[in-house]
Amino acid sequence: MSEQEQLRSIRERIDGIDRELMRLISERAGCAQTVAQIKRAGGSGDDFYRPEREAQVLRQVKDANPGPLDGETLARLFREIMSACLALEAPLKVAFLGPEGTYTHAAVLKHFGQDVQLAPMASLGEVFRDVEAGSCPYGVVPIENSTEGVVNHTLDLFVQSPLHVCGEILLRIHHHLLSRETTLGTVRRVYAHQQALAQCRRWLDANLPQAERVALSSNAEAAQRASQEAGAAAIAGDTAEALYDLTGLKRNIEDHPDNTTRFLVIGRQAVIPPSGVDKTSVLVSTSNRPGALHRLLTPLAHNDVSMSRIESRPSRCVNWEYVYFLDIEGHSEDPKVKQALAGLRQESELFRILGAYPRAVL
Ligand SMILES: O=C(O)C(=O)C[C@]1(C(=O)O)C=C[C@@H](O)C=C1
Repeated sequence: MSEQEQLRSIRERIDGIDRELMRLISERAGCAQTVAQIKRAGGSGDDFYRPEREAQVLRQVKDANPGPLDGETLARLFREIMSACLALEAPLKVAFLGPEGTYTHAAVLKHFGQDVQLAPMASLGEVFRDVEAGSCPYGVVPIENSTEGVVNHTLDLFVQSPLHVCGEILLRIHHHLLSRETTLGTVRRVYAHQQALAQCRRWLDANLPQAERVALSSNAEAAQRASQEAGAAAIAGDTAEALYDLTGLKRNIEDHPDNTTRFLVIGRQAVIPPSGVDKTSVLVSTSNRPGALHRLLTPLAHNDVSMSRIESRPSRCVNWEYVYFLDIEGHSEDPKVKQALAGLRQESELFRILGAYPRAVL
């Protein structure tokens, strides 16, 4: 068989598979419409998003993946199918720290898929307020970066807010040097968010030592400036590159190749039902006495519950008193976790379960 004949034959097979995929995806979308009718009849209101079910679907895809595509890639395709199915049930609007083109925007799309409705906000405080007021059922905020550490402003907002954590998103952060210029030699100024400047410090020292570094409130704003100014470049990611039509002068300039940011999905729903692989976040405070923190954490050890993170912040009520943010493995309804939380509650002055939610799948 000639090359042309071989290609024609395999493409006929691909066409047949595509028709079958189309039929199956449409059948799946029909099921989602039925799910919506059931939820509506059951009084679910208009919030049809189910984080625990989405995590289970994506985990099943990864576990059952027959190859040759890798599990992550296949799960991303199913992520988009579910996003389209949910949009058919009811559109989902998500508030996030804008403008469009930021890493938080990329995190929203990674977690909710392309069919989500975007509500970019000017500040973290506005994201919280918008979700509290019910304008958006969910919001996405950055919480920590593997190189730069915790986002204190987000933690402080949690202390004052009645909102809960409904999910987490892990995003590998790749920073690119974007510009209208075509060579590094003509770049005189670099715009970026202060965290991005810090995460690329070594690369900038080595490759653009003379260029002025200017911190702006977001990488997207930096990209916008670089698109308008001769001799300027921005540090930003793929989403901004596409949005502002800039050229990647140099890609992946982050000093640490595994640079990852963790984001939280915030919402008004107190506890998400268990998905099977979950985390629980708690806010606690204790008196400033010797051994207080040790006593506080003892119930976790006694119940064999792992803590994956602890952060402290000044309480802002009494000098030198602190509130602690704990992330623990497991769901607040798991018997072991439930018991550990009961012990923790007894030892703490302030105790709030911020949320129990599925561990990030993608
Ligand atoms: O199972 C549901 O509750 C659905 O609404 C269906 C579905 C899906 O497409 O699989 C869609 C949206 C939900 O967030 C979870 C899952």
